[in-house]
Amino acid sequence: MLKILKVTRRFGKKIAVDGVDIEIGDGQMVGIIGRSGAGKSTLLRMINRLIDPTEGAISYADREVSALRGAALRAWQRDCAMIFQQFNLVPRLDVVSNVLHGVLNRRSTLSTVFSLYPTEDIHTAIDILDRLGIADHAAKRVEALSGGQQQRVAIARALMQDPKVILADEPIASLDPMNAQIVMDTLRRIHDEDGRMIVCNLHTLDTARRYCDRVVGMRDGAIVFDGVPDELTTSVARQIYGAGESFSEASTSTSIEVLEPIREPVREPAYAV
Ligand SMILES: Nc1ncnc2c1ncn2[C@@H]1O[C@H](COP(=O)(O)OP(=O)(O)OP(=O)(O)O)[C@@H](O)[C@H]1O
Repeated sequence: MLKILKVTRRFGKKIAVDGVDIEIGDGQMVGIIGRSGAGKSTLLRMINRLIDPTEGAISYADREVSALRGAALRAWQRDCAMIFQQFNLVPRLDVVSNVLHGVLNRRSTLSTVFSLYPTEDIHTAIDILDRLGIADHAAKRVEALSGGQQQRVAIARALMQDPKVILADEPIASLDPMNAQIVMDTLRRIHDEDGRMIVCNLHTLDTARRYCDRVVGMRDGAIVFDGVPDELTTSVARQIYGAGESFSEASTSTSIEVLEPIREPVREPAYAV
């Protein structure tokens, strides 16, 4: 169980996250929605401890992660992997090396500087790439891949950490609808098959409804909605987005809904190869 207790984060006078109280059970897939600047990224970054709360506490499995330091903090950041909109990979390095970066802070500095990864880790990385349908690209430089493929490499790097929690900050915001679907299908499959908790910031309602069991709406740093996708009606969406009668769901759509479901395992669409 992840517990976020009265968490506030200020940047100077700006309150980015305002007294957020939320509990997320193990194995849930939660989507966080809200307009730009609502505080979604700040909340995720505090969970992973990329930044610290100004007030409040965050705990996981009854341990206060917001108080961890040193090796204990690094252990939490291994358990709580993060995926970003811009992938945060090393473009000139090959795919496998990028995935192996997921175990960087488990290995000695010397062995990582000289890329001395144990064979076991290399096999694990290839197996994960295979699971995500991109093992054929293992030896390529990351910069040669499409955005959707790069995001799957980032997911593979996260899985390399064998995390209990995966935090995804707008993972499909830079992708076209086809690649957005592949990436969201991948995250959902990881959730279903591995039972990992996934908390995903999304700027599109249709994606949150389609992929998440629970949707949390943020506005001005606070939680203004917390429910199942069916409760996320257009009028609720208007409140979350602070929009008037002219609010159109199409403006927050990725068009994933109109695509055919992709059968398992997730493979490349022909044009992206
Ligand atoms: N490092 C920072 N310094 C100053 N202000 C910040 C910083 N990070 C975030 N903010 C401010 O905090 C508020 C919340 O930002 P945040 O990025 O969490 O929102 P968001 O909902 O994730 O939006 P987006 O979808 O655009 O990323 C914004 O007003 C933002 O300008």
